[in-house]
Amino acid sequence: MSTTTDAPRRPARPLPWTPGEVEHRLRAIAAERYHHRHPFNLRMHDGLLTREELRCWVLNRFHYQRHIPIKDALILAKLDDRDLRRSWIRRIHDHDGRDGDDGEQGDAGGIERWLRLGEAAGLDRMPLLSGEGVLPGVRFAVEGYVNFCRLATPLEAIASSLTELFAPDLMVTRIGAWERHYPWIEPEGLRYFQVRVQQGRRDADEALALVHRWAETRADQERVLAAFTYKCDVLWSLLDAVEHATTTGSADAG
Ligand SMILES: O=C(O)c1cc(C(=O)O)c2c(n1)C(=O)C(=O)c1cc(C(=O)O)[nH]c1-2
Repeated sequence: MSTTTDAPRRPARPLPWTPGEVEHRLRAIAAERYHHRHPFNLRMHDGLLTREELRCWVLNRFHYQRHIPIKDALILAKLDDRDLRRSWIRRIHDHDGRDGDDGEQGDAGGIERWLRLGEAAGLDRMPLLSGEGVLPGVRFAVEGYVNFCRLATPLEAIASSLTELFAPDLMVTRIGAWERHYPWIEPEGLRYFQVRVQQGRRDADEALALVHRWAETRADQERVLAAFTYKCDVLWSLLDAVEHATTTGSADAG
């Protein structure tokens, strides 16, 4: 009779993926779920939106825009490293704007640029600022994203911003489509996207480097992918609400 007892073996923990494998997986998720594939965006790029439909998008997307600095402030409060906070706070300034120092010119910020985009598309800033007419589905999606960043770990909250890896290319497509198909929008309105392309690339690179540094285990990496998937779904749901409202005539913009 054997005197040794075989201790139950724990299943071997899967090895972490390499950074390249994590990125490959992010790209695979985006290829299926990022909102560049959403029917509303496809209609926009093909020049098939009416003025009312485009205005509906501008008004509803403003609800997302104005909450970005709020979610970044929630992320900022989770960062216990001074250098990281110094870097992350830039995102709030990018949207809220900043005063110029010593005679240098300040920056009106992305929220102001979005309000000008609204004006270029024939929407007064007051309806945008009032929040009236924002669709319930858009409110839910944006609230979901803000609350996700409020409650998640810093790694997950930062991972959820990684959709910005894909936003700059989409904005370049959008700028071209708007110039081609919607010449009634004053060109100044495109400024939001023109500025955001560079900012988005820089922000995505920063977030990706942090994710690679912090996601040390396979379990961490899976949480990164889940956070990223969730964020894709936020953006998709926002457009679902806009698409539904525009195709059923329940939109109320301008
Ligand atoms: O127009 C777009 O398609 C688009 C997408 C995204 C994105 O993928 O999250 C952002 C933006 N725009 C954007 O303008 C922006 O400021 C922004 C911030 C963030 C974020 O999660 O921190 N995403 C995005």
